[in-house]
Amino acid sequence: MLGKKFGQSKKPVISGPIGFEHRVHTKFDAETQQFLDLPAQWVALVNNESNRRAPIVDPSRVTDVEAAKSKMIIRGSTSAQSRDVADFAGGGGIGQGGAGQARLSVALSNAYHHQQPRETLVEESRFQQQPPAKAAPQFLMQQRQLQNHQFNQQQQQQQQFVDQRPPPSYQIYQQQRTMDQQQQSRALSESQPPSSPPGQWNQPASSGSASLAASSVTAASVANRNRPLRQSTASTSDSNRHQPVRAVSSPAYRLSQQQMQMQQPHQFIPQQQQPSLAMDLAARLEQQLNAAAASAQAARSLTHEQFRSALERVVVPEDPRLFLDMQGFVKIGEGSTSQVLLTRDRRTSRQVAVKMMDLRKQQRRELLFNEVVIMRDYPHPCIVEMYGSYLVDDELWVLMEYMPGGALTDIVTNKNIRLDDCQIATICQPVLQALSFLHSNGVIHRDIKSDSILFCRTGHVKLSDFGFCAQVSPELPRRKSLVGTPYWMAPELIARSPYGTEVDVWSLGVMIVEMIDGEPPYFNEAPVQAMRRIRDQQAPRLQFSRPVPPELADFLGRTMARDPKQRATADELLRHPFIARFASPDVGCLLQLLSR
Ligand SMILES: Nc1ncnc2c1ncn2[C@@H]1O[C@H](COP(=O)(O)OP(=O)(O)OP(=O)(O)O)[C@@H](O)[C@H]1O
Repeated sequence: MLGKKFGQSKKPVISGPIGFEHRVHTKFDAETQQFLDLPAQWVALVNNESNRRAPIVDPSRVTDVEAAKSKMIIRGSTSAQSRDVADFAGGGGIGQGGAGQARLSVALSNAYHHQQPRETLVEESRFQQQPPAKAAPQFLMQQRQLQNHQFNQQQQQQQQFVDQRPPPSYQIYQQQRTMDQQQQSRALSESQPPSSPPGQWNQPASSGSASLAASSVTAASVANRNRPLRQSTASTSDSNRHQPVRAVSSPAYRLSQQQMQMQQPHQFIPQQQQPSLAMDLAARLEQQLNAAAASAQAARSLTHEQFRSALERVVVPEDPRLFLDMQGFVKIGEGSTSQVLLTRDRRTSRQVAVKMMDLRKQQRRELLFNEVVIMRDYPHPCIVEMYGSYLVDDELWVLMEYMPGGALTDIVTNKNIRLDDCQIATICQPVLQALSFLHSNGVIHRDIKSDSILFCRTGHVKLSDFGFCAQVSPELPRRKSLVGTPYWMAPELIARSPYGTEVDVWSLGVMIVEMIDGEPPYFNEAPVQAMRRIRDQQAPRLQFSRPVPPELADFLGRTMARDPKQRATADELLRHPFIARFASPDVGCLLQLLSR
């Protein structure tokens, strides 16, 4: 305009990019149908649906969301699958190993050591519908709307199923359970579990073995690394798959002073002074549940607000939005109960991973206590460090160490990468150290799989995802809940036998199979079928897509002994010749994995 005014018509000169740096070059391999050289955050998103294996919880112990009758919700599964997997739960688990135990959540039973088992069925409360969070960033709001829609659809599907179920009185519930058990025994009329010699690892059969066939990598299983239990939630992940990076670039988030003033003042209970506070609160919760069980009406009386205020007392009583860079959120992962975002803590300038869990969308909301307690109370160099947990509206936010190398799943499912013995041993060693530490403290992880192993920038690995932990103690030495991710579950857990820390060692064995073959045994089968095989057949034969040294074969045999008494402990495995010979102290061999 000025130019025109003064009779000049000079165009502005726009320079080319200055200081340009080509740091990321991604490709798509048409043959393998995979993206190559993606940054770790993108890998987590692009492969989200294909690489995630959703864990399940005992269907008898999910928190009722809409219908008090429902006992059959399985995380991320269709209702039909729910019913199938529910069969493994023996129709509810009540009365198995103590009725009280059966109704206790992990968090509750963490405080259960000195309690007597109850004989009363405790109906957990319904969630109460809450208004959407007020001060969330716009992209989170959009995601929530999408998720709410999908969640409601899922609930409707489940409701269609549960509507056919009888009313929730304890007697009728027991009758139903008996019927379910009869149906189950009819449906599972295959032969009883064979006895397998202790510690025997089945080497690959020459041909034709059923289990070998089951674990072979078929074209279908390669092309479609489906996670059947996540089918009903696939649409959420699908949308993510097509939008790999959700950087928040819009100025949508503006923390309203008004909204901040509306926040209720918290009861201050300094988190660091309360190592067992969550347990105490869990005990109180259990008391409430006991009291609630006194009458059928009261049994459903633990409201969302009551639960929220119990959780509020174990988290840090601050609003993390005041010190997190709310403009800089980038989604780096998604689990069946959470979204994980990367941002910066403005107080320390360090990057932090924020795991966000909606209280209203948990099947067993009591398990959220684990998310707060385990990483906080059991710090260890091989466990992802937690910086703090916060309640933000109706979400639990757990701030933790950012692990830029992503999950081991991203590596094992990459067909261009096959881990060698050194890499496998170097990954197993810190996982075993973490397990040894947890087990010595009576904590069972219950969801050991490649998804739970995260890489630091330095190549070190750490254990994460403690949402399914359970505590054992001299008073309560064994657990019975059906919790875990099907293909990784130990036979005794599926068989509903009382189990202990040995289940983690079995799952570690399955994770080693992932590292060798790219997927766990039976992965081309439906979860229920895989669970039957794990429960009823000898330890799965390994396809061994490459020759393995005798130390590794023996190591696997010690982890996947069907009899938990014959299974090695984490401590024993740390001293195993496979670790002694192959584990690299400087993790140099793992850095290669991250750079690919
Ligand atoms: N600290 C972290 N740093 C980097 N990425 C992370 C971190 N924590 C989690 N993630 C990513 O987010 C994903 C989901 O996290 P996580 O497994 O804890 O969620 P979840 O809801 O408990 O999952 P699951 O379905 O196994 O229960 C992980 O697989 C990983 O890719």
